[in-house]
Amino acid sequence: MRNLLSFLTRTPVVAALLVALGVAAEFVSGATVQIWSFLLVNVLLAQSINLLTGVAGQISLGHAGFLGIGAYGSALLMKNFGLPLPLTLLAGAAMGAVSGWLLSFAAGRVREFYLAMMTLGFGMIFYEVVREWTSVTGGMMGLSGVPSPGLRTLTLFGWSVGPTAYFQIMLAVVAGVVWLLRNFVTSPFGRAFFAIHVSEVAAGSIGVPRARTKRNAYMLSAALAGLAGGFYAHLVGYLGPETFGLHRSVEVLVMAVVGGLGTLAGPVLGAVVFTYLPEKLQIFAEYQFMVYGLILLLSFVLLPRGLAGLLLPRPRFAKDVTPLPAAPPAAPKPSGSGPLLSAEGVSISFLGLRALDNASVTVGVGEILGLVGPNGSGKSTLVNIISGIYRPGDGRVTFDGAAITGLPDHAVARRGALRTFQDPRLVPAFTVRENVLLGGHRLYRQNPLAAALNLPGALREDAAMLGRADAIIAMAGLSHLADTPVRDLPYGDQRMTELSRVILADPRLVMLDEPAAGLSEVELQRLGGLVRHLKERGVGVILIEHHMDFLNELVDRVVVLDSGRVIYQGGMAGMYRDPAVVAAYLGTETHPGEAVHA
Ligand SMILES: Nc1ncnc2c1ncn2[C@@H]1O[C@H](COP(=O)(O)OP(=O)(O)OP(=O)(O)O)[C@@H](O)[C@H]1O
Repeated sequence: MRNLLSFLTRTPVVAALLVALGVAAEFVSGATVQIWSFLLVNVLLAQSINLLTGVAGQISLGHAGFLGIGAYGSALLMKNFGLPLPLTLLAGAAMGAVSGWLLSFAAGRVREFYLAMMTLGFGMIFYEVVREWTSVTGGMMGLSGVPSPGLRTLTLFGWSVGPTAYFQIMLAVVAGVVWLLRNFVTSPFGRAFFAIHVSEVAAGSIGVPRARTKRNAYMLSAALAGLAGGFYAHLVGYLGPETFGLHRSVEVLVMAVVGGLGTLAGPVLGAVVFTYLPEKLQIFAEYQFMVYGLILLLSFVLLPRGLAGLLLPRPRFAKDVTPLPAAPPAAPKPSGSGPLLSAEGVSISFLGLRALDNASVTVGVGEILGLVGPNGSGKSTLVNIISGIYRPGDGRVTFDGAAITGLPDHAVARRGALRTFQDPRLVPAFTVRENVLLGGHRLYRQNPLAAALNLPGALREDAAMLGRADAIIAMAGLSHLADTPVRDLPYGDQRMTELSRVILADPRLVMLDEPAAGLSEVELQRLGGLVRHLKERGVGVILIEHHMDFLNELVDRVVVLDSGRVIYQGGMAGMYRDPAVVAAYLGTETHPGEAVHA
């Protein structure tokens, strides 16, 4: 079954099936064409919510609002101003996009429960506006007389468009939209949506701007819903507010969830089920809603990844291109006059706790700096400040000759200062290779349109990035796991994947937060090899670590923090003899070469 379905989802097979469906519409009954047309509206809607919720992780309980904006917009423009179908459909999508963009300013600031409430509020406001704005929308009486193929009142370039032709037009447009979506989702822009979904902090750390990315997700998703609305308006020829109530928003969401969020086939499967199910359930007469509810409950429990997760192979999150051979590593960048990174007099407090107190560190080009100290001494906080996650209360951070104090994390990453986290922050459903590709985000030059159209330049860039990613994966010893989703991997491999992601970004400074924790001896050696590779390329490295053996072999210098203050700077050997360090961190029993478990 799975083999058959995976064969059916191949591009040439899908194209042949679509052509067959378009031709078949000529030979089936009017009722069948009608239900196929509703199915296509549902496919668009389910794809729309999947992009926002399944891909970008932003829940929406007001999607019927975007559908309605497109529907009324398209209907009114044709009915009142006589605009042609292509223009009204485009205008419906554009109106959806603008409303999604506007909503994102408020919705982009909140998460989860609050986001659900806010989008619910948007849907309710839209519903009330339609009900009350009688002069434009017809209020509760509805808007009738919308040019429609069923009434033979819809024309296109002077030709009367009947139900079958309308279905064929919709089929071509929906197929085109899904093709564009597939290309987009497997591009760096689509992967950025997934990154935001899983961890906004991790997304920021590779240079993905969270606010702009969420805005784009809302805008694109609402444009698709608006387009679905335009098609719907002409399909039925009548619009009433009840179509755009809360139940519709919930139905759209459920459709995508049951089909399988985060995949492109899922929404199609969900749309098929939810177009046909209500009709089939009519045999249960007055019990049909109970049966409907039961099916939903069962599918949520039994199909956590939806129908697509059950029936189809794992989706890909990168384009199917042949990797170009990776160019040899770039020559070390020339060093400027000053250090690569300098943090001077940095202080920060949390609710009165002084986590950093006038701390200063520098890192030179190609220098590996160990950052050590007891738990809670401020090491991660310092890296959080340098990488733009926290804004310091006092002090100044300079990177590559420019002040970066207070810059947001994605801007710092885009300049080439990248980091890893104590707990690896990866996209669990992505393979090792797809996670590593995320690191290239700051380097891509293609634009979203080129990515969605699979233009040759964009594909070439993808192939070059894939070649580089594979070379780094090989260096990290992960080649045999490149196609394994990281959620199935042990901790050590996840850490190496995260570090490989950072290396792909071609960084100038890398901050590693306890990278050796939980690694085996072999993995430690590989990690050491990667850090040395960075040094050879002139990259500055900050290494937070408790593993003294590991540090001994690698670092040029150490900085020791205690209670937010720098208590030692210099070589490792001197650190062991420093009374302040011994008292605060190492303890009298510790000898060079021993791990410190602070
Ligand atoms: N966002 C925050 N809110 C409140 N307190 C914080 C925050 N971030 C850090 N702290 C506090 O600042 C102090 C320094 O924490 P930090 O994580 O930088 O220490 P660390 O040296 O990295 O420790 P570890 O080795 O355990 O990772 C701790 O007391 C911590 O509880």
